[in-house]
Amino acid sequence: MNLSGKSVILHDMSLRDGMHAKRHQISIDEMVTIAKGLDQAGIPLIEVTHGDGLGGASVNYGFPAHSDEEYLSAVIPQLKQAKVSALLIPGIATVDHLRMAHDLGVSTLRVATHCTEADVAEQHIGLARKLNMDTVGFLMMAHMTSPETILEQAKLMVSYGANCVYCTDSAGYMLPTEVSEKIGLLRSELPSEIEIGFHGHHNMGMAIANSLTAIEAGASRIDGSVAGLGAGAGNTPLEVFVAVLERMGVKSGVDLFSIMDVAEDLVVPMMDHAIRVDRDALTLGYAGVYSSFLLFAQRAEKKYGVSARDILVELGRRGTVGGQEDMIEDVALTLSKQLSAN
Ligand SMILES: C[C@H](O)CC(=O)C(=O)O
Ligand SMILES: [Mn+2]
Repeated sequence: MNLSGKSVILHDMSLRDGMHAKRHQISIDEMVTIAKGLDQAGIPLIEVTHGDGLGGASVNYGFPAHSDEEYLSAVIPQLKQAKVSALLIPGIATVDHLRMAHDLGVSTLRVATHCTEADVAEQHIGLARKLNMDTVGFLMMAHMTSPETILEQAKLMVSYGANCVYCTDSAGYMLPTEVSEKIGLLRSELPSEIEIGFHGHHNMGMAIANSLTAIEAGASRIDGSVAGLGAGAGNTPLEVFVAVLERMGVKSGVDLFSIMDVAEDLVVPMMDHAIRVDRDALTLGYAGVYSSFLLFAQRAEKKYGVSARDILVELGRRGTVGGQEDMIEDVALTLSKQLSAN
């Protein structure tokens, strides 16, 4: 693969996707310290909110240590060059959340929907565009549908006003051929001024390879997390990715040793558990399950005495998607009844 001479925008997920791995309990102090470290290292874009985006604080998704307003207003004024993005899932967040984020200085809004439900994003994408924000459509669980459907859904997001569309491997299920087909089709069919992004999870150990493949196929924005802090086995580990990009001659503008230090000195010490491809995280990828279901399944394992792996396999078989967190207990209860009947 020859990527020499290409440029890429790296988008940090540690303080948003990483919230899943921390049960949304990152302190303000940790947020600000890590964000400042990322800023100094040259990361151009940092996402900050509850793991499930603006307005995620709820019984279904989990209550965070602080509100989105508190995190955003603590982080944004401290940054010298980096801009801040917020994720928004229509139905969880309202237009009032969007306006609040914009008023606090969020410059990029990423409107996330299931990969076949882009039509629910019209209002939020339209408003973000009207507010002159960098407006991104984020198609989640993209392994669950064909390249043609991803393209059709991306076109809808572009028609609402998105200037960038993401193919999101929420389950860490994809292999490079699939990434290449999906990103390649988006790149060849969408207008050249529309950027393409890729968001990977490392559940099958493929996040670096998939992110490189995405660049080769035409993506210009790549998401990742320092030390991989993110749901499941985490996101594309940024310090590793920066080193690989440097070896391949791809420009990211990020200083390798500084980002390594952020990973090692700031992020690893605040992890609640090692973010790695362990048995349960691997099952997410293998079975095609939404990465943020991991800790829910592990809690259900403790409560119902059914293995998290069995729960995740069944969730994959049923084709569950983000927003169906309530199904996790339901599946655990069913499996535990089956166990005691045998
Ligand atoms: C709300 C999800 O965590 C968004 C995301 O990061 C993904 O689908 O992956
Ligand atoms: Mn994610």
